[in-house]
Amino acid sequence: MQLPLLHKDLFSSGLRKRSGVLFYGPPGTGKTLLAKAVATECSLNFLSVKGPELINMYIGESEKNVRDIFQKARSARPCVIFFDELDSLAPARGASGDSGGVMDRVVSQMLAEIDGLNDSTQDLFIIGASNRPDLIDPALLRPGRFDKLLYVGVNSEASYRERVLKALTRKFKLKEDISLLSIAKRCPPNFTGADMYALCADAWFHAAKRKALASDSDSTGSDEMDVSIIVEYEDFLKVLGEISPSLSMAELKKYELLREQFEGSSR
Ligand SMILES: Nc1ncnc2c1ncn2[C@@H]1O[C@H](COP(=O)(O)OP(=O)(O)OP(=O)(O)O)[C@@H](O)[C@H]1O
Repeated sequence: MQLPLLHKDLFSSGLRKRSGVLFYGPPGTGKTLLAKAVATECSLNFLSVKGPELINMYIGESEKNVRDIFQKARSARPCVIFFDELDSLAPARGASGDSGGVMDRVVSQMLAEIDGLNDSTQDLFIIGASNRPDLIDPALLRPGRFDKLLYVGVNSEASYRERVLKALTRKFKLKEDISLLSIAKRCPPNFTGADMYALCADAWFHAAKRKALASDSDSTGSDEMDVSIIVEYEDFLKVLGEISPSLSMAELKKYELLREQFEGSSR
């Protein structure tokens, strides 16, 4: 995305001018976060749409919604349209089982709009996200459409988890001696980014509760109350003992198999 933006002159010629990216993998691994980060990094407006939001029971409305979203994006250029849950918006044609063929028409409309982008400007991009890329209409994954597939999964390396914890707790007041690395090492291997977020939020809440209880039982009668909440190692330990990963090891394995299937098909 960055190259055509920086070198418009170079990229205005040539055969295929663009490709869309599809982030796929288990839920809660940061696909949406990554899409937003790409938009911010490239200074692009970010237009996010969840697949099911565009589907409407009235005839012709769903296709119109698709047209409208591309129109909105064109007037917000430079822009990236982020299609979350792309599989529910563009399931393989003929397989969706809806009697009126709404989904088939939505897929056709999507294809027409995406192909239309190739003939127009350089500064409109598409990113999709899906937990089930195997359900997406294959025509959408062809060259010039969502043809770059990127697996966003779970990284259980402690040093990686430490960096995620650092980012998620950057606004916290942590006790000086706290070791985020040792918390990272205690996270279950199937902990997703969203689980790490829940861990940090709950640890903070635990610390806040401790502070509130301590101030309730403070009988010194002092008006000067220290309101700062300091999150300690034990707060994290307590939460780690209580929460369970949102994804089972078996589910994670299924996603890894899906990854092998897609990477093996040389996309
Ligand atoms: N790698 C990460 N680093 C920091 N936070 C993360 C990471 N991954 C996920 N999170 C946290 O989890 C939340 C949910 O992530 P996000 O919505 O991006 O996941 P997703 O893969 O798009 O999930 P879904 O498939 O359910 O839409 C984020 O808002 C963020 O707080």
